[in-house]
Amino acid sequence: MKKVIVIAGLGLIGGSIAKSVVRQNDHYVIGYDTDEETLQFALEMGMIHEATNHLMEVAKRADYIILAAPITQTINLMNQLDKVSFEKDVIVSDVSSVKRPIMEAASSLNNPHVYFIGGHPMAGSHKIGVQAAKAHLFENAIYVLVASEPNQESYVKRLKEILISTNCKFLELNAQEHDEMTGVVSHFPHLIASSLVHQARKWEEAHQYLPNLAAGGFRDITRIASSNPVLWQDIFHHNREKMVQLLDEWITEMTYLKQLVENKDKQAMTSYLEDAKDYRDGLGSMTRGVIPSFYDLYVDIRDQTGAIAKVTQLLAENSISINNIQILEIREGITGALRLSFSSQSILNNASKLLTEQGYETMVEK
Ligand SMILES: NC(=O)c1ccc[n+]([C@@H]2O[C@H](COP(=O)([O-])OP(=O)(O)OC[C@H]3O[C@@H](n4cnc5c(N)ncnc54)[C@H](O)[C@@H]3O)[C@@H](O)[C@H]2O)c1
Ligand SMILES: O=C(O)C(=O)C[C@]1(C(=O)O)C=C[C@@H](O)C=C1
Repeated sequence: MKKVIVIAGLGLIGGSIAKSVVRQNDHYVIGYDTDEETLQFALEMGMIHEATNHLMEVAKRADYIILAAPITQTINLMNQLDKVSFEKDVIVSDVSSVKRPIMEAASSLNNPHVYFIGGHPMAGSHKIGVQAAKAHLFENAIYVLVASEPNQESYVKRLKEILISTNCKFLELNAQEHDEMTGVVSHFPHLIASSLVHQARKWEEAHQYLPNLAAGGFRDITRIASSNPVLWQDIFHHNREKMVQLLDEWITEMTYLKQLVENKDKQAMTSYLEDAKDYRDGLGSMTRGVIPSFYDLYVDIRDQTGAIAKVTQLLAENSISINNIQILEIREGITGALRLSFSSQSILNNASKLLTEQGYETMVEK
């Protein structure tokens, strides 16, 4: 018997889950979305076997329901599902970036057939919608699971069985620790990225040429300011207590930084920067449990047509697989850099040797 998986919300995240779970022969995937074009696209691209405009009509057939709409809509869907007269047990999960409001909603579910387990894949993008969905989005990424009751092990295990096709790494947390950690390393940085963009926009009034000087650094740190504003206001709203706490801490930190600059204390400033660098450089290491570990190699390339393809082709021809690739600081006619992530040190060493032999300049982040 095929396992029937209903995915509600086929955007970036729901679409990416659909694309990976649909690859399993024993999965039958039904997609639900409020947007007709999204449903049609998902069906045409083979991301789902069946599309529906009515979640409650297909819910009774489901073994699993993954809610992948924005948080507020996910809570509404949970409450609607609670009223369905299910004839068999169903595992319901979500993908929301904030877990406390979801788990609070889960605690008031009364349906004896519904087993709710919170979920949050720690990977994404600033892109929106089904067209941005990728089967490999969650490869090697942490996928947080939050049990809603004690003794849910067998249901957690069953949920993992269908999500394993995403090639993620599971991590079980409680909602509070999840929201505190993601508040620090995911939500708050989005807030700050937007504030940096606002600051630059104000300064553009004085210097019209300013955007042309916004090179690698500004672009790196503000990429996430291009994320979906409606989705992110919902995330900030649902994790608002943490956001307020982090803003207070940030203001204190900025006051300290201002003093460092004003006091012209070179030694104190250098050690402030060194401490940050040491911590940042260590984030990729194996010992950091929550942050996915990768081995990064930087490769200098010329901004010429096909330059990136040449590097990836060379690696592919030598059976070296890349876990992630990022283009850094590419400017017209000038050298840029690629950040290639590999899954182990030995693969990185092989890639580095091969590329160096072919005349590329490579560097490993220490
Ligand atoms: N974007 C990220 O990087 C990221 C990463 C991890 C988790 N998340 C979480 O994933 C969820 C979805 O985010 P996304 O980035 O995929 O957004 P998205 O905008 O790409 O997709 C959301 C989809 O939900 C649909 N939708 C909206 N209301 C609906 C409803 N009531 N019923 C069914 N479908 C509905 C939309 O039409 C759209 O197709 C959010 O809860 C977010 O917190 C996002
Ligand atoms: O890569 C990005 O653009 C993301 O913002 C992804 C990101 C993150 O902050 O890391 C955003 C929200 C999530 O809930 C999980 C992942």
